[in-house]
Amino acid sequence: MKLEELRRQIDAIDDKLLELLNERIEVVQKVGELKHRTGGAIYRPEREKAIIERLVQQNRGPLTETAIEAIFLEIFAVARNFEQPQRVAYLGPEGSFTHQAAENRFGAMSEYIPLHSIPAVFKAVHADRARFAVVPIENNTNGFVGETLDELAKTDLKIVAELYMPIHHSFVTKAQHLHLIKRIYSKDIAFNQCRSFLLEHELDAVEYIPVESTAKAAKMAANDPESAAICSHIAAKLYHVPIMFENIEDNHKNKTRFIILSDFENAPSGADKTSILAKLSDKPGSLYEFLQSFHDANVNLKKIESRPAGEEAGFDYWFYIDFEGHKDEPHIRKLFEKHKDEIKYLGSYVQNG
Ligand SMILES: C=C(O[C@@H]1C=C(C(=O)O)C=C[C@H]1O)C(=O)O
Repeated sequence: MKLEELRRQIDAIDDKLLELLNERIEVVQKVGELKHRTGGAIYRPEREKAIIERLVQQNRGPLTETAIEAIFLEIFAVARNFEQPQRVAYLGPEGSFTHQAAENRFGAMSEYIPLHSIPAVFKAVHADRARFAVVPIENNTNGFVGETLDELAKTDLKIVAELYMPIHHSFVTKAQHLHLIKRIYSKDIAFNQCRSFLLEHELDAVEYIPVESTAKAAKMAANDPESAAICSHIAAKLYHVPIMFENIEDNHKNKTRFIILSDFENAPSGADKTSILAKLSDKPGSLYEFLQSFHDANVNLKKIESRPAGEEAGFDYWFYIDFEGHKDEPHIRKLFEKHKDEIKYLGSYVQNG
């Protein structure tokens, strides 16, 4: 078959897709009106998960599960903007890994507000300048992000979704050859994460200039042809700096977990995770006793991290805990009832990792 004929077939299919997508959006708009009247939340991750699961089940191929997920996540993100424009605050600057995570969930049509600090991102949602906050919470090489945990202790917002994203670094430069590079810009932890690459390419003798973010590093390298930057590929694209090497991190399994916060609570999806802060008193056995209740209720703990409470907190120290289940499931509800003076509930959301 000739190319023109194949392309005619594609055009005809696209016409049908467009019609169907418009039809879908019209129904979504009706859902939006309904939610408006009843005060329901626009973003419903558990419903989106159920749709993807159903489609993957009945899929005959050649589309893969990843392809279906990529296509439909973008459709959902666009759809939500037809219910109500979505404004998303994230830890910037533009081109940061958090930006990449936010775009993954809120797509190309949402409005994004890059902010310079984690407290500023929370504040934007508290002050109604954005409906959603996207911040990193932990990295498998560097551990928990202390500032995010501190904000969680103070906020009324709830975690409504989580996502794990592989963190790949690129080596970007406007220089023609490696030996012309005199300086490398990046964030301090990114230099650490790419140590073997820098040694192998004899870049250990050039000057390392730490800057606040890998996105800023890309911007600096864009204006300095004798330099390079270690940054994300989204930052390289944003500041038009050519990529010389990709995936230069020592640990290719480098992953960051991001959380999305908002002012509503999710309904159960059947495979949820719940996050809490446990404020425990400074006496022997208090953590032991607390965890014993989880064991007795047959609840699977996923993560626990201790954190010193601030001076003004009024208790001694606390633990951040993730476990399997949703707050509205009876056995979890009972746990919450038993420990209501010790638990600050942070959110139940679809488990992604
Ligand atoms: C349409 C809805 O709102 C949003 C958009 C969805 C969609 O496009 O299918 C699904 C869930 C929500 O995030 C809904 O809640 O059903």
